[in-house]
Amino acid sequence: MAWTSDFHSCGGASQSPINIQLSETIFDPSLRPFLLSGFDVPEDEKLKLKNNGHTVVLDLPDNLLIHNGLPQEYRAAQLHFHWGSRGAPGSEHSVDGKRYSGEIHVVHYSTEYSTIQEAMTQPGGLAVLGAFLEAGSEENPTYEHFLTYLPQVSNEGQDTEVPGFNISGLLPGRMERYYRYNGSLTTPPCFQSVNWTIFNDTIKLSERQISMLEDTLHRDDEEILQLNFRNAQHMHGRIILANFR
Ligand SMILES: NS(=O)(=O)c1c(F)c(F)c(SCCc2ccc(C(=O)O)cc2)c(F)c1NC1CCCCCCC1
Ligand SMILES: [Zn+2]
Repeated sequence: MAWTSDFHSCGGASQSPINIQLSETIFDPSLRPFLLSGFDVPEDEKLKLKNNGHTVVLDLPDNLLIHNGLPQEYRAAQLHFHWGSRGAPGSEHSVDGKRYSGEIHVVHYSTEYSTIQEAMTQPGGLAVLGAFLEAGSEENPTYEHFLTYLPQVSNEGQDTEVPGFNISGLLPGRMERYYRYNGSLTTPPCFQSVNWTIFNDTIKLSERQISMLEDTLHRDDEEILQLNFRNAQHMHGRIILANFR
């Protein structure tokens, strides 16, 4: 599928992901820490985990809200991941050319709109929180809440139910420091409606947990689902803000 001919937004001037060149970032102290509410989902609430052939998506209940770090209130819709292959990193964004092992995207839409379908066509309609995954020495207990279910969705189109857990535990421990820029969905239709936040702090998983993400999922049943990141897009004069020096 030629992305630009079929989806002309994909050839636009505000596309994502990007390489965050630290020397080009601009300090903006007005960008405040996030307030998350409703992210601690009780375990008797079941969340759908689906392999859609491009990534693994966890649908989120409609009472998860974020505020403060953003100009308006946004409602969480889903989260998904981008990863590499054994030994090759797979984050979508990069920092001074460094690509990380993986990246989580928590996708939200502005509460000005009643559906994500409506919001995603509007400027600022979406807010995606992104954070880098990297291998550390410890196992990440919160990631176990859904990684243990990956084998049940190993093939494209499969989905399963995951008991609720504290979704904020999938994000970095510290969320005060982040980069902010205006961009797009990194997959067709590539709508340029995303207010991007990329956290400075990374998420540490064990090597085994990173490998789970890299080695478990398949697309159309035989091809392994790996390296599902889009290449860095041109800035076309866009600026990247940082709320820390
Ligand atoms: N990084 S990102 O946020 O742009 C992104 C990707 F890079 C993605 F790769 C994806 S998955 C690819 C799009 C897709 C395909 C199939 C299905 C299905 O069968 O249910 C659903 C979606 C993906 F779902 C998303 N996020 C979605 C973009 C699709 C349209 C809006 C819905 C929420 C955000
Ligand atoms: Zn994504």
